[in-house]
Amino acid sequence: MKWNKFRLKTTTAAEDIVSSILSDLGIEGVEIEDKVPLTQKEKEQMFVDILPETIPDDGTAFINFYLEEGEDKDAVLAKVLEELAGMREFVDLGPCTIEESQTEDVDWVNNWKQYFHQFYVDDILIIPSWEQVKPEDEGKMIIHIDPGTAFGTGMHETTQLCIRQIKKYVTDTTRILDVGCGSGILGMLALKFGAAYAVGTDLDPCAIDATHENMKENGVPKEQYEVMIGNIIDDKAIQDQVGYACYDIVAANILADVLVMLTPVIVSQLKPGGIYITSGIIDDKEEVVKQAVADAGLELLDVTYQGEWVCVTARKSE
Ligand SMILES: C[S@@+](CC[C@H](N)C(=O)[O-])C[C@H]1O[C@@H](n2cnc3c(N)ncnc32)[C@H](O)[C@@H]1O
Repeated sequence: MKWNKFRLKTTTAAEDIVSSILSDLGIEGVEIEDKVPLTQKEKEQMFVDILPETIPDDGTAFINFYLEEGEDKDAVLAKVLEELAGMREFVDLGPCTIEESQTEDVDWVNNWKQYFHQFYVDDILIIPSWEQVKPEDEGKMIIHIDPGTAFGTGMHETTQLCIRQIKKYVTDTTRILDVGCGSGILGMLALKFGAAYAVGTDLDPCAIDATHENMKENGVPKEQYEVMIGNIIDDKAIQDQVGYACYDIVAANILADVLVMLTPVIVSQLKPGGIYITSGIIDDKEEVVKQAVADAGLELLDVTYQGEWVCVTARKSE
């Protein structure tokens, strides 16, 4: 299906007001284009560590909205312009010019799937849940993954670095905590490597749903893998729910800056002698995470690398 796309020029200060006018008129799913830098919180949530150089914010913003081809666009646009004109008497909304174009219907949520096909990480077959296992692979260690809109196909270097370290340290009595579980891939693989029990936490509700779906696909029972939503860094209720001094391994594949805040907290969740596996660390930030680990009194065990990414593994003293 084709859509009519409208690009409304306004100011960064008026973005919220214009979006809310459109929403009141029943126009949903607007896109905002501006040059306002991401906040630290936005960077953390988007798993962005190093941003490309951007041009300075000049105060200009564009609000894009879409109408289906069959909709009466003239009537909708007339209403939009009337509402904007009314509001402009009180607030500077910028030029409010509207450019029109046509666009194809693209399935943004599922489009990435064409780039995700089965692949190996060492001897582990990671396979999208919509692909078939080939007969010659049937005896292999296999994990079926559909991350949905969460992170964790297994293709990222940081996930692969964590997988290898988890495999190295897991035993058949291991209780593992995966902070930032995304698709649930690390906890589920830990169970496949023989771990006894896994807990995953994430801030993102999509990650919790994706992990539950992937558990079903992989036959992981709820009694073996518990998933919790919340921020263990500053939420005491989540810290209590996750439990103290009860994990043989804590894995955290998050950004370096988040690991710096997480590390002093997570020491309390680790058992004495427990292993802390961290990645999501771009090479420039290796020293920052090593320092956080040392400051928390953990002993550095391993530093491993893949591409420009780093994995730091440490141990809590007995
Ligand atoms: C890079 S993904 C890792 C996903 C998966 N564990 C993997 O290794 O592929 C990082 C995840 O951490 C989550 N996250 C970021 N900050 C967090 C925090 N403070 N507590 C829990 N999860 C967090 C994000 O929502 C995201 O799902």
